[in-house]
Amino acid sequence: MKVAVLGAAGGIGQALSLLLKTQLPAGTDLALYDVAPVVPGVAVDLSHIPTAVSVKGYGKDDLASALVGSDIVLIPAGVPRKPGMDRSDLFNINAGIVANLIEAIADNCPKACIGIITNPVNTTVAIAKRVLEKKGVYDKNKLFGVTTLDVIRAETFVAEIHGKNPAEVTVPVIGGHSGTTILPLLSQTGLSFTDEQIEALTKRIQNAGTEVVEAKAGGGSATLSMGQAAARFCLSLVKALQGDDSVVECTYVETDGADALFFAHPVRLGPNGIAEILPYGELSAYEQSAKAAMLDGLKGDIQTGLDFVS
Ligand SMILES: NC(=O)C1=CN([C@@H]2O[C@H](COP(=O)(O)OP(=O)(O)OC[C@H]3O[C@@H](n4cnc5c(N)ncnc54)[C@H](O)[C@@H]3O)[C@@H](O)[C@H]2O)C=CC1
Ligand SMILES: O=C([O-])CC(=O)C(=O)O
Repeated sequence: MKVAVLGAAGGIGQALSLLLKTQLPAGTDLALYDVAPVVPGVAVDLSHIPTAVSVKGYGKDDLASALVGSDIVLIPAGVPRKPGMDRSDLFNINAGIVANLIEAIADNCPKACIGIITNPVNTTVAIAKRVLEKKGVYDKNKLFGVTTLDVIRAETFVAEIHGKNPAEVTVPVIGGHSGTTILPLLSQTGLSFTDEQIEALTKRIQNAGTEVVEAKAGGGSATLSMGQAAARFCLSLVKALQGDDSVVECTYVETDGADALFFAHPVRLGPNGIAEILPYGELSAYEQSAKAAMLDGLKGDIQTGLDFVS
């Protein structure tokens, strides 16, 4: 098994790479790529941790070597938000970065599962689809927008107000990864909430990224919690690729288009990526109207990505 992290020297990349170095199964190769010159040093640093995961750093001219043979490629490369910005404000810089990295994936490891972290996720995943299609290697079962951070936040905040251990709380989060497109299904937690709690919790989960951006006051966005979220997603994918057919994660994937072309669902993972996109089940009246209200925005975000690659 080989896992590549593109953007590995950044805030998310370093946290994620540390978690993968300590938690990937023995025998895994971890390839760390970044355009920042510190990346070989990050790899050397991690290589001193005594686990049976080999780590190698690849500088800006070594993308192909980083990717060859990869089973999973995670992409946290790109710029983060500053206070006052929306995720869509990152499009101008990050769209091109993602498109170039995906081209290299198509050329060097076209069968890899790809997890896109770079914002705006609603749009960058659609860019990846089009680039892979142009290269003739698109497999919709292997392209994922990583929305796990919304899930772990929802689990944390719900556990907080119910005085529970977060490990015992499950909250599906569907839709996209920006503002109101993030739709936590509090009705499916098996816990009860007042209408006011539902309203407040839903808003908090939707705005949690901004909560971090503002708290970091110009120093970037969520990196440590995102590192944890991406590690959880990657480790789930590794388990599934290795034959465990019971792994389910919510993730932003290409669907039949009933809601939007890309939509986060609970997904059962398998040896080839997506084994099955699971229905998200019955929604409460609140969730139904929240979904109806955000779909046009999400579809617009997706179209922007599709149009970017002509
Ligand atoms: N999906 C999600 O839930 C979340 C997504 N994000 C997004 O993740 C991205 C990264 O965030 P941070 O790690 O905080 O940023 P950062 O600035 O700390 O790190 C980004 C890294 O990407 C590298 N990079 C830039 N262009 C590259 C290229 N062409 N190839 C390889 N590496 C390249 C930079 O050198 C840097 O090391 C941002 O777009 C941010 O909005 C952040 C939090 C959550
Ligand atoms: O808010 C941001 O810009 C970063 C992000 O996606 C998140 O923390 O959910």
